[in-house]
Amino acid sequence: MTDTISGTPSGAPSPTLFEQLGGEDAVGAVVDIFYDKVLGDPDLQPYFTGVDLDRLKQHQRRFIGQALGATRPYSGRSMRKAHEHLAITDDAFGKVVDHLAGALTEAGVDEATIGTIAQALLPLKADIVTA
Ligand code: HEM
Repeated sequence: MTDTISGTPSGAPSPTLFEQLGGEDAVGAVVDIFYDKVLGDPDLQPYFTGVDLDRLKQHQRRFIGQALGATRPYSGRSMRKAHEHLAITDDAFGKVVDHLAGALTEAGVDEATIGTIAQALLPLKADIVTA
């Protein structure tokens, strides 16, 4: 018998998505690809004017890492506090999630896992979209 996410025999500890992806370095690479895509998108670029990208990437690594099951905690602002001044639209949210999926695809993550990650991010929309 195998469990559905990891394919490891039942009884053995399942690797987290974070471990399956390749840990901290792999997540860092995904975040770099992700921001290249976001900042290359003329519809999204204006949201990031004046933002300290190094700091943002650092937070995003922690945040995505934690969402994938890493043990190192995310200690940044809540999603509402981090985004409420930005008047983010539904459309912009969808595009950002698409770019994250694209970055994960480029990093070699399989479609089912990307679906799981996208599903995990969806509930955040209520806190992030304010326009
Ligand atoms: C998939 C959903 C998203 C997640 C998980 C996410 C996550 C984060 C995190 C962890 C931070 C750092 C918080 C901190 O500094 O304490 C942040 C900041 C930021 N996010 Fe998002 N975000 C998402 C969607 C979006 C969207 C859709 C946009 C714009 C279109 C956006 C634009 C920004 C900007 C501009 C900042 C920097 C704010 C500032 O420092 O003033 N985010 N986000």
